[in-house]
Amino acid sequence: MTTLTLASATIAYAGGDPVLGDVSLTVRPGEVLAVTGPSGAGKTTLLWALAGLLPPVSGRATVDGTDLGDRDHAVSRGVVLIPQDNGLAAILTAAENVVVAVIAAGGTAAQARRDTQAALEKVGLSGHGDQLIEELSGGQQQRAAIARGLALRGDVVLADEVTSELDAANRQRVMDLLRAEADRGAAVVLATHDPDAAALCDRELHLRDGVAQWTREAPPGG
Ligand SMILES: Nc1ncnc2c1ncn2[C@@H]1O[C@H](COP(=O)(O)OP(=O)(O)OP(=O)(O)O)[C@@H](O)[C@H]1O
Repeated sequence: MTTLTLASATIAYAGGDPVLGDVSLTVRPGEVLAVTGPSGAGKTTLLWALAGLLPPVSGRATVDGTDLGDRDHAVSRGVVLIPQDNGLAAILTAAENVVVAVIAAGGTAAQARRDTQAALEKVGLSGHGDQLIEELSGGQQQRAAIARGLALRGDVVLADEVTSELDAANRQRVMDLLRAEADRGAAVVLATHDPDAAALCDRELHLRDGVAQWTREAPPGG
C-alpha cells in the first residue's frame, strides 16, 4: 500500500518555464484518480512527476512520506508507468515485451511466463502474444502496453491516455482492469481526454493554463 504525494510542486522541463505551478495532490491506495485537461495542459507532465521522471523544481514529490527521488527509486517503490506512446519494443512480440518487463523487475522466467499469459488474457490479447508489436493494430498495441503494466503489479499505476485508441467495449474492459488494480490496493492515476473514462474514476483533477483544480473531490473523510 503506497501513497504518492505532490506538495506545492512546480513542474518544468529542463531550462523551460513551468508547465504546472503549485500542484498539491495525494494519490491513495484503493482509488482511481482522473487527470483531465485539454491537449498540452500538462497531463503527461504531471504523470512524469509522479513517476520520478521529472523532479519538481520547487515543492516536493513524496512516496509514503519520503522523497520520491529519480525514476529508479520510483520503480523500486513499485511505481509503474504505462506511457502514452506505449513504450513497447517494436522488434519484440507482445508476450516478449511483457516477459522482459517482469524479469527486469525481478521475476523468475517461470513467473514471467505465467504473469504474461494472465495479463494478455485480461486485455483480450491471448491469441496475439506471438505477434510482433509492429504487426498489431494501434488499439492492440495499447492493450499490450496495459498488459505489461498490469503484469508488474505496481503499488502505484500511472496510466497515460491508455483508452485513446480503444472501442467502447475495450475501453470499458480497461477501466474495469484499472478498478481491479485499485481494488487490490494500488493507487491508480489515469490521464485522459475522455469524459466517459474520467466519470468512472473516483476523483478528477483538471489541468488548464498551468493550474490544477479539483472538479470532483473525495467526500469528506474519503
Ligand atoms: N520533453 C519536453 N520538453 C519540453 N517541453 C515539453 C516536453 N514534453 C512536453 N512539453 C510541453 O509541456 C506542456 C504539457 O505537455 P503534456 O504532454 O504534459 O500535455 P498533455 O496534457 O499530456 O497533452 P496531450 O493531451 O496532447 O497528450 C506542453 O506545452 C508541451 O509542449
